[in-house]
Amino acid sequence: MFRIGQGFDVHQFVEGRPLIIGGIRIPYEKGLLGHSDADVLLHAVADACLGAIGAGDIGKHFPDTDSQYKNADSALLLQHVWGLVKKQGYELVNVDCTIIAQRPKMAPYIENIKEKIAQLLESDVSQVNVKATTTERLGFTGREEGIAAQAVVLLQKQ
Ligand SMILES: Nc1ccn([C@@H]2O[C@H](COP(=O)(O)O)[C@@H](O)[C@H]2O)c(=O)n1
Ligand SMILES: C[C@@]1(CO)OP(=O)(O)OP(=O)(O)OC[C@H]1O
Repeated sequence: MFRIGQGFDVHQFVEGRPLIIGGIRIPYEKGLLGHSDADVLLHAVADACLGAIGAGDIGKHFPDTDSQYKNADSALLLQHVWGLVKKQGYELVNVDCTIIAQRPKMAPYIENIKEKIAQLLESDVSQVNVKATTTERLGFTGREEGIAAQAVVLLQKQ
């Protein structure tokens, strides 16, 4: 039995916060605004996992009105979501992600991000793909107002 899920998230740039994408701290002049650490990529992966098992979204599981998630490490949120996936008896086939950012250049960090996601999903790095694209200076990402991320997850139950 296969199940597929997709996730999409956006966070706005702000001064004075660290930039954390895919669980990796990326040296940059701005960070992302959010109730949690605003890890836009791990949020998209978590939503894709929740979508695949028909379990809603991260806002339902980790409300942004709950102070326990203030500045939360999104890696811990994704670990919790992965626990729900495992509880339903699924394992990862593969996950494919896209970071949509005019800047910073993500290429130097992609391997580390893949390894982190593989670790969080208790899978091999060969099951994880992470891409980045600009939007050719168009739209809110092109104006460097924020970063968006998308993820598609395929799960399998033997
Ligand atoms: N933030 C980004 C955006 C893109 N890349 C890499 O550059 C390639 C070309 O991007 P285009 O938007 O011009 O297609 C892209 O395929 C990525 O490899 C990046 O590292 N960081
Ligand atoms: C992760 C949560 C919870 O801290 O907060 P944010 O960091 O604001 O992220 P978002 O993607 O807007 O939605 C889920 C939230 O409930």
